[in-house]
Amino acid sequence: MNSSSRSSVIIVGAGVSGISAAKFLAENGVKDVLILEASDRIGGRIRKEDFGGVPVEIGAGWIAGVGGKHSNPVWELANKSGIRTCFSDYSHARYNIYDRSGKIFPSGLAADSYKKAVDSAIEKLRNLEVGDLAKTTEQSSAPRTPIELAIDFILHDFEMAEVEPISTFTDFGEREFLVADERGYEYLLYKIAEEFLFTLEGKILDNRLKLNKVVRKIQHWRNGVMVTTEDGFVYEADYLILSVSIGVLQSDLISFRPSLPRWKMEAIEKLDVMVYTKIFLKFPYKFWPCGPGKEFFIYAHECRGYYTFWQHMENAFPGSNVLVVTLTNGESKRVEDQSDEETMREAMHVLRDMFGPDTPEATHILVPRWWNNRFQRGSYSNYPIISDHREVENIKAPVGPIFFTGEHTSERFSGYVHGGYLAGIDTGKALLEEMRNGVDGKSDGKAFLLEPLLAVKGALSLTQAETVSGSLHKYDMPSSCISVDH
Ligand SMILES: Cc1cc2nc3c(=O)[nH]c(=O)nc-3n(C[C@H](O)[C@H](O)[C@H](O)COP(=O)(O)OP(=O)(O)OC[C@H]3O[C@@H](n4cnc5c(N)ncnc54)[C@H](O)[C@@H]3O)c2cc1C
Repeated sequence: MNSSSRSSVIIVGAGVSGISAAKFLAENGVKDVLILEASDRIGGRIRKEDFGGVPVEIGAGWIAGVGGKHSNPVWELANKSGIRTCFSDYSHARYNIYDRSGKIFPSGLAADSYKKAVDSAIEKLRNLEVGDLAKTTEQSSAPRTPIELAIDFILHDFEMAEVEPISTFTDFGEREFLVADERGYEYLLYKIAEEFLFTLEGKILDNRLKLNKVVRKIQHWRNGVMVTTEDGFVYEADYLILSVSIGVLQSDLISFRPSLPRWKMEAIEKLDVMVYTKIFLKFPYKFWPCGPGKEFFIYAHECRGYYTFWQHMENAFPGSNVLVVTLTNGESKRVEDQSDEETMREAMHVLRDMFGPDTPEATHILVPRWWNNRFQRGSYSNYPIISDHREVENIKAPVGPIFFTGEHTSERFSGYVHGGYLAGIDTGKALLEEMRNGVDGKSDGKAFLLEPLLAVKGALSLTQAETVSGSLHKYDMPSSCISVDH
C-alpha cells in the first residue's frame, strides 16, 4: 500500500466507452488516467466465451450499420484489425417460420403477414409522430395469431430497419456483419487499448488499468472526486468518467455523496433497459436445414417471444453444430431465474416441435445472465422511438466533476457498440474542454451552479447503499488506515 496519490481522471468501467474515452484523453495529453474495472477483464458487454471449443459472443455479436453513406467507426476498426466477420442476411428469416407441428408457413402467407405487420408498425409510428395516442393503442392491428406474434417480435425486438428510423441504419447502412473470429469481438477493444496502454504478448500490463475493482462509493465536490472500491481502496482524482451501464446506474451498486441531483436521477430512472439473451446449444450433429437463406429460422408460438428467433452457426463456424436462440425482456428474466436444465428442456421441446421427435439432445447449453449480473443489470438501453432530446441531454450531462458516458449517452446510436465507442470520444472531448476551461477559471456548467444545494442535500441524506453498509466502509476509518493503491 502506497501513500495517497491523485490522477487527473478516473474512468469507472473498461467497456468500449471507457476504453475509447481513455484513449481519446491519452491522445490529447491527459495520460495520468486510472481505469477501474469491476470484473477481471476489459470488454464489458463485449464478451467471448469458449463454448465446447467454439468461440461464442455472449454479448455484442454484430457490427450493425455497414454499407451506408457514412462509415461505421467500429467497422473501420474491424477492417484495420483484420477480424473475421460474416454477412448476416435476415431477409429470408420470414420464409422459415415453423408452426408447432413443424410445418413451414407457406411463403405467400408469411410475406402477407410480414407486410401487414410492417404497414401497421409504420402507421403506428406516424400516429406517434403526430401525437395521436388513441390511434396508436387501437387494438384492430394488434398481433394475435402465432405467426403475427412471431413477426411482431422479430420486427420490434430485433429493430429491423424496415420499420423504425434507426440512426445506425440510416447513417451507416443496413448491412450487419457477425463477428466470427477466434479472438472474439473483444479483440477490437484490445487493439484500441494497445494504442495507449502498455501491452506485452497480448496482455495489458499497464497499471493505469486496474481489474477486479468494484466501485461502491463516489464522493465529489467542486475540485475533485474520491472513489472507494469494494476491497476498501480509495482513489482520488480531479475528474471522473462513469461508464457503467444504465442498469447499474439504476441499481444501488454505487452510492454518491452528495446524491445525484433530481434531474439526473429522473433521467436515469426513466430510461428503459432491454434484456437480450442469446442461449447457445451444442449438438452431436446437425439436424437443421443449412444452405443459402437458411441461417435464421423462426418458431411461431402463441406466447410472444417464446424461443422465437433461431440462428445456426454453420456460416460463422462450419462444423460447430451450434444453434443460438434469442430471448428478450420477460422471457430473458424468466430463464435467468430457472436452472439451465429447465431451459434446455424447454428449448429441446421447441426444437422437437419444429424438427420432429428424433432431434438429438443438446450436449452443452450456455445461458448468459445479463439481468442478474450486478455489473450490467440488463443488455442495453432502450429509448422510446420518438424521444425527447432533453432526456439524452440529462442522461449525459455532467454533475460537478463526474462525467457520464456509455452507449446510453449516445443520442444517435444508443444500444450499440459504435454508440459506446463514439460516446467515449464525445465524453472525452467534453471533459477535455472542461479541463481547459477549468484551468482558465471559466467553468459555468449547470452542475456547478447546482452544487452548493446538492452538497447540503447530500450531507443530510444517506443513500440506500450507505445505510445498509453503514460504518463498515473502510473509507470511514481514520485517514491513517485508508489504503490508496497506485
Ligand atoms: C446480449 C447482448 C447483445 C448485444 N448485441 C449487440 C450487437 O450485436 N451489436 C452491437 O453493436 N451492440 C450489441 N450489444 C450492445 C453493446 O454490447 C453495448 O452497447 C456496448 O458494449 C456497451 O459498452 P459500454 O462501454 O457502454 O458499457 P459496458 O460494456 O457495460 O462497460 C461498462 C463497464 O463497467 C464495468 N462496471 C460496472 N459497474 C462497475 C463498478 N461499480 N465499478 C467498476 N466497474 C464497473 C462493467 O464491468 C463494464 O466492463 C449487445 C449487448 C448485449 C448484452
